[in-house]
Amino acid sequence: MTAAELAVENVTLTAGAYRLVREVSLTARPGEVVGLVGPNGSGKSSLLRAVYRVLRPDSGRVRVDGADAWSLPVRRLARTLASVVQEPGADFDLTVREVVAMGRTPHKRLFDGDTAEDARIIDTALASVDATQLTTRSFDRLSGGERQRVLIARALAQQPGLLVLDEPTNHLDIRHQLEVLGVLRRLPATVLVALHDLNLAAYYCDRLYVLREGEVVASGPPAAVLTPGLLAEVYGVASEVAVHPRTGAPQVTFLPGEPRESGRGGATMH
Ligand SMILES: Nc1ncnc2c1ncn2[C@@H]1O[C@H](COP(=O)(O)OP(=O)(O)OP(=O)(O)O)[C@@H](O)[C@H]1O
Repeated sequence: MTAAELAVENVTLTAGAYRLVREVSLTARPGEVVGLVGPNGSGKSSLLRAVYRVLRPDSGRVRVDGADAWSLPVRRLARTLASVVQEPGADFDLTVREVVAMGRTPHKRLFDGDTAEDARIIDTALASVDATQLTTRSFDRLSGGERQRVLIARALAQQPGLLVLDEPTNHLDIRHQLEVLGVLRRLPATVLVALHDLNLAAYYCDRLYVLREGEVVASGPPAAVLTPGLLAEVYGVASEVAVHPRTGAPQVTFLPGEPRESGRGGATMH
């Protein structure tokens, strides 16, 4: 699968009378890792749900390689797009390997068995999230972090051109957070990922979009977006941002107390 192009064009989402997301546009070029950040309730999950086709936009379009994601046959979209989401999934009475094997479904016909190539892809996916030792375990009895890694492995087994993830580091210990984000970084896929940890977002993402109250308020490379001014405005926190001498990525240190006014730096403002 080659990396896909994502274009979200002026998407507005509502739930009853409540507006979740207003006129949001966002792009991810093939192979880019694009981060979605913003406070609780700012609309990140809602926007991702419109991309992985759970929440239909009231207006606007989601395009994957130019095609309207909401008009494609579901199976056709599943061959390109995989998601790792926070929805409370169905209780799988399945082994870990069976759950990961589900990732191969969009590429097969009904009643096709697993080929040697499928088995290799499943093994590789399990190994890349350090879950090889969980293979025969019951999915239902895993810890939160183990479960999360297995769901990521299932998405990897799908070999998507576009991978959409909602807080994939949720429940993961620090080593597994770094490993998983490193895997996403190296994938031959386009990645759209909602993250709360701004330092991880700064290190692993090519570009960030910042949401506040359902609108994009800034976008650009992490160093342009993550400024004390923006963090004060969007999160209401005081911070210092330095370039880490070893990684070259911006590193945010949060400071106790009220933020003081300062400029917003060089991000694209919306
Ligand atoms: N069905 C609904 N009806 C009314 N409000 C809703 C509905 N679904 C979501 N919301 C509200 O819409 C807002 C956006 O929610 P969303 O889950 O997209 O935010 P988020 O940025 O992902 O937040 P978090 O960081 O907490 O995961 C929140 O205020 C949420 O309470």
